[in-house]
Amino acid sequence: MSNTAAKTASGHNSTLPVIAVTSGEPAGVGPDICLRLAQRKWPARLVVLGDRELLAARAAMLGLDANAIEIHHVPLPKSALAGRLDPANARYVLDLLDVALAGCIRGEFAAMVTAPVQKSIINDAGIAFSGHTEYLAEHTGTPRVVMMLAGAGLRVALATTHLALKDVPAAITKSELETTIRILHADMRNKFGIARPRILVAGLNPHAGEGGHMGREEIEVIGPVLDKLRAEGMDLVGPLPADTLFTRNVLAGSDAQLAMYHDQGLAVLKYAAFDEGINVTLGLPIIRTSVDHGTALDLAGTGKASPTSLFAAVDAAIDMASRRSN
Ligand SMILES: NC(=O)c1ccc[n+]([C@@H]2O[C@H](COP(=O)([O-])OP(=O)(O)OC[C@H]3O[C@@H](n4cnc5c(N)ncnc54)[C@H](O)[C@@H]3O)[C@@H](O)[C@H]2O)c1
Ligand SMILES: N[C@H](C(=O)O)[C@H](O)COP(=O)(O)O
Repeated sequence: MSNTAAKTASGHNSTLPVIAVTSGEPAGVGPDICLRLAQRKWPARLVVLGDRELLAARAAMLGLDANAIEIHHVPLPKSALAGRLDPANARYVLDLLDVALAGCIRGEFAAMVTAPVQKSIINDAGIAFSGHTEYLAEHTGTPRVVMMLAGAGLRVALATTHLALKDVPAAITKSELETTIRILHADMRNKFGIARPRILVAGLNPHAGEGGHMGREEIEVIGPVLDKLRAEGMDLVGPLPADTLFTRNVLAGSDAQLAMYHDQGLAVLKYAAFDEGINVTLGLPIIRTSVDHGTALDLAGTGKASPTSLFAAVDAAIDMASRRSN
């Protein structure tokens, strides 16, 4: 099966891209929001990866019909209860990713879209895991990828992702930062169709280091990398004080914003766009998008979880897949 050629014998439209949607942590809201994909007509064939009984049980709780979505059955080792994490099901969450990734690499899926996982329970089960981003990089043999969340007109990429705040300064080296900006720049063109992206780059320290009086990373690391890449023709602005980078006047005309660490950028993005935000992994050989929220264990099975971020992530994956196939 090609990523646009479904089995016509089973009634699928053979010209639509096939998108894998992993339903994520079984105790979280992932199954709930995946069931809600049936609310919309999509210009794609969506295949939800998950345990058939789990999805049927969650659908019953929510008054929905699990038969309204296409399910690729991946078995749970143990039945899952909404809101109740169980390390016995941690491997299942990774199985979903492995099936989706293998399908993308074989060309059966045009893209994968991920519902949220609970990083802590995977680690509690004895499997080192810091996020989809890092997992997919490792499992595709990609040395460096970039996490970017987008919504409300912002595209916020991160120079560092899931690591302790105390480890951030050492992780921002000239070579890592240069690679990050190159990936961001290339994928703004390839995945978003922006010919000459203008990228704002945040400093690390308050007031971008205040001329070296509040930290020297801007002078010793960030500034020289920007100068080098500007000399190649990239449109880069910074290092800018992060507290005002996201004000309207500074943002005007920019295509993406690079934050130095997770919460420097994502607090702003989630404030501005929590209902519509998406997460994209740049630099991967496959297309992967995701929701901008977590497992929301408090909402699983209640019907209160909004599916709109998942809808936006699916829309974005379909767009990127169509750009790639053109
Ligand atoms: N893409 C992902 O896999 C992803 C993304 C973010 C967080 N996480 C993980 O999720 C777990 C819980 O994280 P958290 O508590 O920091 O964030 P969270 O996003 O799960 O919850 C934060 C708040 O937002 C609400 N919320 C979340 N999703 C919602 C939705 N769809 N509709 C309405 N309200 C929603 C929750 O009820 C909660 O009040 C952690 O393990 C974290 O690592 C995973
Ligand atoms: N940093 C993301 C966020 O806050 O939304 C989230 O943890 C998901 O990351 P992965 O896509 O790497 O799982």
